[in-house]
Amino acid sequence: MKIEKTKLEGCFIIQPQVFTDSRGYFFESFNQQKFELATGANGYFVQDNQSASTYGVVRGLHFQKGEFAQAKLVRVIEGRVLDIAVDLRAGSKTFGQWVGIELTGENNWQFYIPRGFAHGFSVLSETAVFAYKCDNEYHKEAESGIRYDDPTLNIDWGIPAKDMVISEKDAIQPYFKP
Ligand SMILES: Cc1cn([C@H]2C[C@H](O)[C@@H](COP(=O)(O)OP(=O)(O)O[C@H]3O[C@H](C)C(=O)[C@H](O)[C@H]3O)O2)c(=O)[nH]c1=O
Repeated sequence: MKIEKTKLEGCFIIQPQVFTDSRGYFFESFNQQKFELATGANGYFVQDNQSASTYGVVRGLHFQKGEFAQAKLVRVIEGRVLDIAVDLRAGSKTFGQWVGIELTGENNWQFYIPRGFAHGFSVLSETAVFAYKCDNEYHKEAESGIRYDDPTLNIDWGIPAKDMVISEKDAIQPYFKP
């Protein structure tokens, strides 16, 4: 497993060791002890999620508020996505900054996003299957978000606006409050 820091403290790119042979491949998609040793982060997750999307879908930017905030360990099982994390941690020197990581079913990279971030992704391939672990359960009442096209954040989703497929919920998210 290789760990790469990002410009947002606490956000890590994780490159698993992939074993290939004439049958195909194998890799440990999660190992709590190795994860905690490599990142220093809490490796206790309580919920796994999976979603499938077609090209142009943008899901996000989402987060859960307060005590229900979630850290996420995200990966792509099939396809290609541009995964975005936005630093919303009060007092963070990178508050309001974002980072985008291309996750694919080929590179098998994972992206760890601590609590205090908004998260979203855009689908760059025809289809994509996205899977992630959360360290806090879903609490609909604590859901919040930021407009994917917020002019202050000015996120480059890697796809033209004309191609974007947005949920009704995401189309009416509030603007970022610096
Ligand atoms: C997140 C979630 C949703 N749901 C239900 C609620 C809706 O009836 C349905 C679809 O939910 P939503 O449209 O919020 O799904 P996404 O747009 O993929 O939301 C996710 O997208 C971004 C990328 C995230 O990081 C969050 O984990 C999450 O907000 O699943 C549940 O039952 N449990 C859950 O944990």
